Amino acid sequence: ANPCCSFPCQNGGVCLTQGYDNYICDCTGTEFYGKNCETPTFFKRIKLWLRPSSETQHALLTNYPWFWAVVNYVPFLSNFVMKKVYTMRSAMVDSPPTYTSDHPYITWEAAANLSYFTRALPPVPQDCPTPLGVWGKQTLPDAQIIVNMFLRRERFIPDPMGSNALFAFFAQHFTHQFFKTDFKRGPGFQWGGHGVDVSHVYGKDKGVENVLRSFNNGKLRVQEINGEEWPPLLENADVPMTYPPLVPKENKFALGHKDYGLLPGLFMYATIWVREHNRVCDVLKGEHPEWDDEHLFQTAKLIIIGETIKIVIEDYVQHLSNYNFKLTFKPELLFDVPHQYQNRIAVEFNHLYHWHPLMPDSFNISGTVYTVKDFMFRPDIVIKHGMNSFVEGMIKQRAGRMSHHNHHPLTLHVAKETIEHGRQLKFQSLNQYRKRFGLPPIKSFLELTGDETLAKDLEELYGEIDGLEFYVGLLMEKLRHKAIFGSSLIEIGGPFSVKGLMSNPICSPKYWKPSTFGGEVGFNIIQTASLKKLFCNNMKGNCPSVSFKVP
Ligand code: HEM
Ligand SMILES: CC(=O)ONC(=O)c1ccccc1O
Repeated sequence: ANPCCSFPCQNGGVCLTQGYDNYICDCTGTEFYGKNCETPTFFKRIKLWLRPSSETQHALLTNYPWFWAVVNYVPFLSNFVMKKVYTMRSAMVDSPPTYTSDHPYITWEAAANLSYFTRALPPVPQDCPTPLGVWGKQTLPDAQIIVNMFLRRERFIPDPMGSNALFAFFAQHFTHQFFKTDFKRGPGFQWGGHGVDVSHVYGKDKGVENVLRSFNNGKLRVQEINGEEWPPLLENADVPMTYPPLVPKENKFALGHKDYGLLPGLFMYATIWVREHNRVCDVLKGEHPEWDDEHLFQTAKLIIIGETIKIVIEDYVQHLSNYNFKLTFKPELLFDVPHQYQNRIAVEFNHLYHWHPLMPDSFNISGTVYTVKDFMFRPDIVIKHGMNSFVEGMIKQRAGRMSHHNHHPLTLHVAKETIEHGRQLKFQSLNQYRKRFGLPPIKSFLELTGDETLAKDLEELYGEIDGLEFYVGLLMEKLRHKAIFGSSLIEIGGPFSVKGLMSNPICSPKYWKPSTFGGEVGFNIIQTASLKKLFCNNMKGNCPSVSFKVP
């Protein structure tokens, strides 16, 4: 069989077959040498000895609050640590991208064909003894059995970190601007823009954007209902939207993303961002009465991108990382290091972000209880209760603990699909991904789960820990202390997330300056943006205590 099936080359070495029975490892640039790139150079040995393990780093960052209070307070220290977070996380992501799901070797396709998701690890070669190369069983266990045995929630277990539904819907709303699988072509293909392009607010292309725009003072179209501003109805704004046939026309809204009619949580964020865009236009118009609609629109859009990245880093990632270290959005920290301002979305990032277990079984909005089923395609729930009450309900509703999907057949179906897509795309094992992202391989199913019964069941199905597949491994891993996820999900998600945020063009030296955003006023909107202001600047009356944690 193909001698590269056992992935003999360590530490990022590239396996090249030499005839049918031999291989060589290309250790170029790995700072390792030897047949399998297993021996560190002298300097690498020192660096490895000095660097604390990932577990230690996480423990340091989530403890010692007084230490971090000082670091957060002293700009020189805070900037030093933040620059480390940017550079260490970004260094884990290949840029330009190297692999597609169709080629376990570097191709021009991987660099130039944007319709592919990229791959952090090449697919397992077709001609290998087992699906994961040489480890595990000849056939992987039936995905539906995995879902029934491990992913179905017996009872609701809240996220131990107190995450709420506002957090869960933020994750879904934010990530669906760049997780856009082109299912018609297959799970390895996508139709998105590979980054924070706010296409979920403005539409997937110019055609949709021109329908959503009012062409008046830079603003997006809105309609007034019950004294509040909402997106226009689909019958008045013809954009591609996915609604099942029975949805009444007064419940079909025209949004930037065709699937955002699916849940009121998505509709809430879609509405808030439209309101924020129009608010920014008013501010810009005040600063620049001389500007036309196009100038106001384009500059407001850049400010919305900036606000998005600011809120994702300083509110959203801050919450999910649970760091005591205060994360900051400071593109200038990267101006003196080599940094590629380009990003390509990896399909592993997509799979890793299937956080359906966060969804609770029901939502309580001002005393009315809605199940997930009640919530489907019901944007009118937000309008009926009003934005304030709906947001209040999202803040108070606990999100689910990861790995326990709610009963909803649709999310369980999605979990099965994700497992099957990982197999179709020949994902390597969880342990191969852990090594790829600087984590030690897990040695046993008990170490993975921290639970004897789970470990035994998984061992029976998968045979050996090196034969455990990516998505199932991510979900079955015990949560890290004081964290929402297991170490694999955090340490693999982190690099994709930080690279995706900091490689945005607005972070590059030629963009990141006041004039790009209409002057100090616009630049300041980005630099003072927060989740709380996003909501409270766009709601009438008393603003709820906005947070990603239940009160
Ligand atoms: C009850 C709420 C939800 C329902 C009913 C739902 C349903 C779905 C469906 C039907 C798909 C398409 C999957 C396929 O066709 O294979 C999907 C994809 C996905 N969902 Fe959810 N979802 C929910 C909440 C969430 C949340 C809270 C997240 C958090 C991040 C999330 C993340 C994703 C991701 C990343 C994808 C892949 C998107 C793509 O690649 O096109 N979902 N979901
Ligand atoms: C500092 C840092 O990397 O935080 N990010 C993460 O851990 C992270 C993990 C998974 C998904 C999204 C993320 O943003």
